Amino acid sequence: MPPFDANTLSLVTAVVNGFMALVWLVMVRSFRIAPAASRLLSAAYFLFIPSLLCLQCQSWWPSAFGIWPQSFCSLAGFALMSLGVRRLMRLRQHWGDVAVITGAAALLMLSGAGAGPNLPALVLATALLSLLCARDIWSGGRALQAAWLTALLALPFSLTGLLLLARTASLWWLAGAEGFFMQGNADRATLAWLYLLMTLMIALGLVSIVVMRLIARIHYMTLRDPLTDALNRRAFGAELQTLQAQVERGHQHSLVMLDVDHFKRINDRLGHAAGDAALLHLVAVLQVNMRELDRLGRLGGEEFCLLLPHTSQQDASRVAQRICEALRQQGLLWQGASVPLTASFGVVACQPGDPQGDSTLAMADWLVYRAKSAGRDRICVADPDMMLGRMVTPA
Ligand SMILES: Nc1nc2c(ncn2[C@@H]2O[C@H](COP(=O)(O)OP(=O)(O)OP(=O)(O)O)[C@@H](O)[C@H]2O)c(=O)[nH]1
Repeated sequence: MPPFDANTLSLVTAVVNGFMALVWLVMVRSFRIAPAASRLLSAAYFLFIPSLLCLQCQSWWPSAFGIWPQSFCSLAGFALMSLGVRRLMRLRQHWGDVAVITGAAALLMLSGAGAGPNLPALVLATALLSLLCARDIWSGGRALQAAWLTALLALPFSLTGLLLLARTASLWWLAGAEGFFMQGNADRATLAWLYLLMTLMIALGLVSIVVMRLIARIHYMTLRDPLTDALNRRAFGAELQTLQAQVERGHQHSLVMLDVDHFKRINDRLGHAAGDAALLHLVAVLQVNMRELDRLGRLGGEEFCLLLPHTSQQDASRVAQRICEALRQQGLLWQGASVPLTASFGVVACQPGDPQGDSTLAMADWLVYRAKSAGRDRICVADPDMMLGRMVTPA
């Protein structure tokens, strides 16, 4: 028996599938990475194993079963893999198309009942399911990484789909094609090689998608405040620097800094959880009053800053007034009671000749301090002529 006949290669592919089933199981159990997708993919890989060990297994069960069990395992495995990939790519979890393809294939397979399952129907269904996976990776991956990388990740599924489409055609139109995944003649060995190669490429592609998701998540976390999801100080500084560079080219941008009034009292009287809820409430109010292109940063404790691109200081002052009034009207709801929540604001236009934005931030900080000193719950707007703050107290 030659060392790499179709049976040996199928066995190797089955081992690879077994290994991948365990890898996805570990992802769920130990790391809790993409648990729903990992569960589906693990189940899919487990189902592929009997479909690859068909010759060996067939001797274990009554001959009346023929190759039915492995055919259905293969079909179910591909269906679960399609759903798993969709989940992994965070696409809307509709399953109608997968159910239609799988159901139609199952019916067609049964139509060949006398002579065993209708193999072309099975291979066509797996081809279509592979192409669905490629499409899902393409549409879900573009948000995560560059188009060429997404295309590379979708490639194994596209190739598998095309290979299986070609195989369907050969099964339908060429004679003597039964027993596709087994037996050891040269053609079948070539197919088994291709199948092993595709299995390895798909496994590598799927693991790469998880790794990329993790990298994207870590990158996101390095830029965000974990409690409120606002930009952290470093990320906010980078955004501010970009706008400061534009100020040098004549653009007009503004900044609204705010600090919650008597925040310590909320913490002391109602507890730290209430303090956290107050910060989340504040961010919710801010987000309602922000535009899509505005940026919100948490500079520390209960101090936040809004970057308002292409906004004059006067318009920024109106935004601050809107937020100040909204906060006053919507206190924090905590354990059924309304807790008053106000803030003091500083409004300033981004200053030229300040590439890092340090002077602009220092000015805003000083304006907030002035608003606090003047009694809190008010807005202090920079006055460029007097280099002083002009106090605004919304009615
Ligand atoms: N719950 C909660 N508290 C925080 C967080 N970050 C900072 N703090 C608390 O916020 C409080 C801020 O208190 P202060 O700086 O005295 O300010 P304040 O009480 O708002 O007083 P004024 O600013 O003068 O109105 C401190 O007690 C911090 O421990 C947080 O993420 N969650």
